[in-house]
Amino acid sequence: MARKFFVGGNWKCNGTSDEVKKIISTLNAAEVPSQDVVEVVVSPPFVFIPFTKSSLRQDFHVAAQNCWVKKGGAYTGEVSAEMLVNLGIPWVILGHSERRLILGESNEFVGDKVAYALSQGLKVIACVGETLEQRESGSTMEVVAAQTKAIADRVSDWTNVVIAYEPVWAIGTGKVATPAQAQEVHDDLRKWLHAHTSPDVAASTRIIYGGSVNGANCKELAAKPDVDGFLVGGASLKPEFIDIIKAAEVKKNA
Ligand SMILES: O=C(CO)COP(=O)(O)O
Repeated sequence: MARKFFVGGNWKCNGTSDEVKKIISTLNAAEVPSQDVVEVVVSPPFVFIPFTKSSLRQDFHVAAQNCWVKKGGAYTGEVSAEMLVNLGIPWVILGHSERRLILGESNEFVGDKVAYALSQGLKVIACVGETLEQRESGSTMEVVAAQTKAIADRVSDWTNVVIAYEPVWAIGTGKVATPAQAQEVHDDLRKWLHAHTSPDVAASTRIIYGGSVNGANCKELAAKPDVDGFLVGGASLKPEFIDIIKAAEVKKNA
């Protein structure tokens, strides 16, 4: 089954209203491959979501960077999945390593969040990835499998899930995984899905790469058979995000 190329821009905790306006006007003016070729999602901080949704071109979609693990209520500072649905926000990023490592979100907590968000009708970009220490000790796949298992234990329909493989050592460091390193983990993840979910889920679920992706390295990464797109941090705040979206053409011509 063909997996449509997917490019997400994770703005993280960045931006002023003027900067957000500027990014959106650059995106709106860009010539990019059609929606049949690439699915584009941008993920602003919560406070900029309504503005982004109302001013962003219609062929790009909006993702939140997080949501609460269950129905909203007395959870100060949280934003619920229902609220995102209410605003017409289709996507949410869950389990980003910055939340796992800085805010202490466990595999199980992330799995619960993914299941709840899906149950409310959101589509989920679920992030997994190992630290440098884990890679150097040879446990990359063990770590990534445990993170994915916590999701698979709670989710049976993977239609609305995109997995983002984001090695922690590559995030914001300028130290991108080589295309071979990314391909190896994506292939292992797909094999894991084949064995633990179903051959269909393994074949159809998009596995995107994140970690120091930029306009210069995206094409080589995109050329790898199991790299189905990108989750981009720093470069998604810059005009080169458009070049990264255009890397979808590599796949089309593959
Ligand atoms: O964490 C990331 C996207 O979610 C990647 O960040 P950078 O592209 O800044 O390395």
